Amino acid sequence: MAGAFSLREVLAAFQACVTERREVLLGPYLSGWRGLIRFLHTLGAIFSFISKDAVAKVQLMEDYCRGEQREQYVSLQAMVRYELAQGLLDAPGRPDSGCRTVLRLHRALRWLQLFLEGLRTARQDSRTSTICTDSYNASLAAYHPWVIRKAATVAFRTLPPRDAFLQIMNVGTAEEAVAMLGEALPYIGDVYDITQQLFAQHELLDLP
Ligand SMILES: CCCCCCCCCCCCC/C=C/[C@@H](O)[C@H](COP(=O)(O)O)NC(=O)CCCCCCCCCCCCCCC
Repeated sequence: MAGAFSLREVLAAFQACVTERREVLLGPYLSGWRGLIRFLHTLGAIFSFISKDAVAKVQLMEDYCRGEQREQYVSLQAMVRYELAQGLLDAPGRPDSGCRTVLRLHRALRWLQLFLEGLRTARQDSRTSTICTDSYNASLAAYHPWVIRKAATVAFRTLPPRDAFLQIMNVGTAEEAVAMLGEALPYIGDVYDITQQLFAQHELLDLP
C-alpha cells in the first residue's frame, strides 16, 4: 500500500485533536497537517512553494513539541498560556513563536474548511479550480501579498476536475468521498472555532 493513503485518515486527526475539555492537542493537529501536505505533494511540483512554507511551519511546531519545553506545547491552550506568560509574543521581530506560526496554519485551516465544503456541495460538473480560488479569496488571500496570490491562482488552475479530485482523495467513489466530507467537516469546523476563540480572547489574531 506504499503511497496510497486516504484523506479519511488525514481528516480523522482533526477529530482526534479536540479533547473532552475542548482543548486542541498539538500532536494530532500537526499530524493532520503532515497528512495534508503529503496530499499536496501528489498534486504536482507547481504546489511546492506552498508545501515548502507549510512544511517549515509544521516542522517548527514539531520541534517545540519535542523540545525542552514540550509540556508547554501539548495543546494550543497550554502554548498560548506559556508564550504569553514568558513574554515571547511581545518582542517585535519574533517570527518563530508557536502562536504566530499556528496562526498561519489556523488561517489556512479556514481555507481548507471552505474548500472542502465547496467541493462537497458543488455540482458534479463544477471546476475544482473555481472552488479553490473562491475559498482562497474568501480566506487566506487577505493575508498574502499580490505575488503569492497570483502564484496560488496559477497553481489552482492545474487542479483536476471535481470528480477526479474526489477520486484522488482515496476514499472510494465520488459519492463516498462526499459522504466522508460530510462526516469530517464538522470536526474541522470545531478545531477552527475553538482556535479562533482562543486567539481572539487573548488578542492574538494579528500577530506579525
Ligand atoms: C488543493 C490544493 C491547494 C492548496 C492551496 C492552499 C492555500 C494556498 C496557500 C498559499 C501559500 C503560499 C506560500 C507562502 C505563504 C506565506 O507567505 C504565508 C505567510 O507566512 P509568514 O507570515 O511566515 O511569511 N504562509 C501561510 O499563509 C501559510 C500557508 C500554509 C498553507 C498550507 C496549505 C496546505 C494545503 C494542503 C492541501 C491539501 C488538499 C487536501 C484537499 C483534499
